[in-house]
This record gives sequence, C-alpha cells and structure tokens, in this order.
Amino acid sequence: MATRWGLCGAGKISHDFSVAMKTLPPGDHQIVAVAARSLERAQEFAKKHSIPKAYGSYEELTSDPEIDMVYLGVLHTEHWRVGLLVLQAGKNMLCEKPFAMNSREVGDLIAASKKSNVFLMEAIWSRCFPLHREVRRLLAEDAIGDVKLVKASFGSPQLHILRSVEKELGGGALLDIGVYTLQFVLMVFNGERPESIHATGVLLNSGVDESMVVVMKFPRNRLAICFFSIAVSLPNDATISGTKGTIRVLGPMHCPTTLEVNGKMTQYPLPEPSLPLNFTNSTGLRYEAEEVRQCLLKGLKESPKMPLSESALLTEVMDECRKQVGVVFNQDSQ
Ligand SMILES: NC(=O)C1=CN([C@@H]2O[C@H](COP(=O)(O)OP(=O)(O)OC[C@H]3O[C@@H](n4cnc5c(N)ncnc54)[C@H](OP(=O)(O)O)[C@@H]3O)[C@@H](O)[C@H]2O)C=CC1
Ligand SMILES: O=C1OC[C@@H](O)[C@H](O)[C@H]1O
Repeated sequence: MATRWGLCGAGKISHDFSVAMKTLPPGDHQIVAVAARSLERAQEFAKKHSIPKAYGSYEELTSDPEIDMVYLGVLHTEHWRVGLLVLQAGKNMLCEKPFAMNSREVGDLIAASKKSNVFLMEAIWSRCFPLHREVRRLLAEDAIGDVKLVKASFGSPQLHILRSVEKELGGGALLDIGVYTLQFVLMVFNGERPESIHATGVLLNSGVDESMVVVMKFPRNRLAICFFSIAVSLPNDATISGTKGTIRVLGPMHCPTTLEVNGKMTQYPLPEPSLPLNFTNSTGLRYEAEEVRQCLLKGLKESPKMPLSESALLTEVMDECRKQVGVVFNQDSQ
C-alpha cells in the first residue's frame, strides 16, 4: 500500500517536494492532500500537482484519516506551532530543517511525538542521498584511517529573500544553510558531542547572522570547521581528512551527486524534474520520502539516518553558536 502524504504549506519547498514525489512509483507514494493558510492557494497548488484534496487550514489536514504522513514545509518559525498541531493529532511527520528555532522547541516536538507514539524526522535530506550511504560505508570500514579533520562550507547569496534576512521570519545563515554543514560534521563523528565550540560571525542590521565560522573540537583530538554565509557564494563542499586518505563531497554538499575518494570521482545522478524547481537538485527530496516509507514499513518511530537525539544535539550546537555570535530570537525568551 502506498504511503499517503499530506502537505502542510504550499510554498517553494512544498512545490519541489511534490515534483520529487513524481519521480517515485505511485504505488509507493501518493500525495493525497495539501493545506495552506488560504484555501485558494491550496487549491491552486493541488491543481498544479494533481493532488486530490485541498484544505484552507492545517487543522483540517491533520484530521484527515486518509493521511499517514505529514510533510511540514512552512517557515522555520512555524515548525513548532504547526508541528505540535500535527503530532498532537496523532500524525507522523517529516519536518523541514531546521527542526525548530531552538532546543526548547525541538524538545517539545520530540516529546509530542513520543506522547502520540508517531514517527518524527527532521528533513535533513542530505543524509538520505545514495552518496551518503557510500560515505558512511567508507567511514565504517576505516577506508581513510583515523578521521582528524572535517571541513564543510555553504555560501548562497540570498540577502534578497525576506525569510533569509528578517528576524521574525527566522532569518540568518546558521538555521537555513549552516545547519547542513554542522549536521555533516555530526554525521561523520557519529552523533558525538563536541568538547568545545567556537563561533564567530557577522550580523545583519536585523540582528540575524549573515556569515559565520564555527570551529569544533571532538574527543580524541578531532577537529571540524564549518563556514557559511547568505551574502556570498562558497565552494559548498565537504572534506573528511583521515590518516590514510581523503573523502570529498563536492558541492552542493547538502544535496550531493559527486563523491571523490582519494582522487577518484564517482557520480550519483538524479532524475530529471517534470516541472521547474525552486532549489538545486530538489528531485533528491525523493530519497528522504523513501527513507520515511521504509521506516514506517518497519514500524520505526524515528529514522536511523537522522535520529531524534542527533537533531536535538544539532539544535544545541546551533543554540551555542547563536549565543556566541549574539543572535537572539523572540522564541528564546518564551
Ligand atoms: N530541503 C531543502 O532543500 C529546503 C528546505 N527549505 C525549508 O523549508 C521551509 C520553507 O521554506 P520555503 O518553501 O523556501 O519558504 P516559503 O517562503 O515558500 O514559505 C513556505 C510556507 O510558509 C508559510 N508562510 C510563509 N510566510 C509566512 C508567514 N509570514 N507567517 C506564517 N507562515 C508563512 C506559507 O504557508 P501557506 O502556503 O500555508 O501560506 C508558505 O507557503 C523552511 O523551513 C526552509 O528551511 C527551504 C528550501 C529548501
Ligand atoms: O535548505 C535550503 O537549501 C537551499 C537554500 O537556498 C535554501 O535557502 C535553504 O532553505
């Protein structure tokens, strides 16, 4: 039986997610409904993507018994509020990154999923790409010896995008794109907690971070450096340096298709989209959708690829970076 999806939010990422779903077998995945804050907008989206049902509120979608899994594609600032609505209604949920605005909100989402005994995953789609399976295999087999240093960058000029720059919309480089570089480091170090974090950054007038550099030290003298910016382009790649070799994930490291291991390149091509996309390589969103389906089929409540404990740690690291750089959201004082 197909996994029956409901989409909360009819914005840019929900569009790309819907296009990606078209690259999967319809017998495995179906989008049965979309909800937006306005019915008209939901209906327009549903028509474009041939989705049978459209709702003018998220509440209506969460009480649709035909939905197995909700994809939450609303702004960062809405993940907590709408996420709680979904989880408390007893629905499984794949929540766009960043999971929420801070550790308190993430803790609430995790607690709500446990209380309702439903599946929950932060949509760190990078981890579901086939290339990542290979990276994990190489690390597990010690193919590059002891990992000593990890480096990851993500720069994307998006100062013209309101949600990237406005504090009330959850703006800043860290939560939007820095999150990918930090999760990469945590993935390499198997969810271990860093011993120390040093973050420095540059703020926009709105008080959110334009650019940041984060240096972390992990147990057994292992280091990581992440740098990211919403003002400039960067290589957007990631390098894992070990005593016996190097693994490089070429840009775009958050949705990667090229892997270099000790100088040898391998490509992992993506399917072509049936409609124009808003973001790079978005047909790769298919892999997280399939990961969710496989977890549901196994009766899992979280994904081993992005466990809830790692989402919690990732958010704690981001909280600490924001504290050091001086980015404070209203949500931090609630
Ligand atoms: N995995 C990936 O590669 C990507 C992930 N994302 C993540 O997806 C999420 C949405 O990003 P994106 O699609 O670019 O954003 P959009 O600007 O397209 O907004 C998404 C939805 O958020 C809701 N929304 C918009 N403005 C407001 C507001 N002022 N108050 C309350 N809700 C609002 C709307 O829902 P409605 O339609 O119901 O009105 C809108 O459709 C973010 O958390 C982002 O991090 C984004 C891009 C790429
Ligand atoms: O997840 C994302 O990846 C691509 C970026 O441009 C976008 O802002 C971000 O949300």
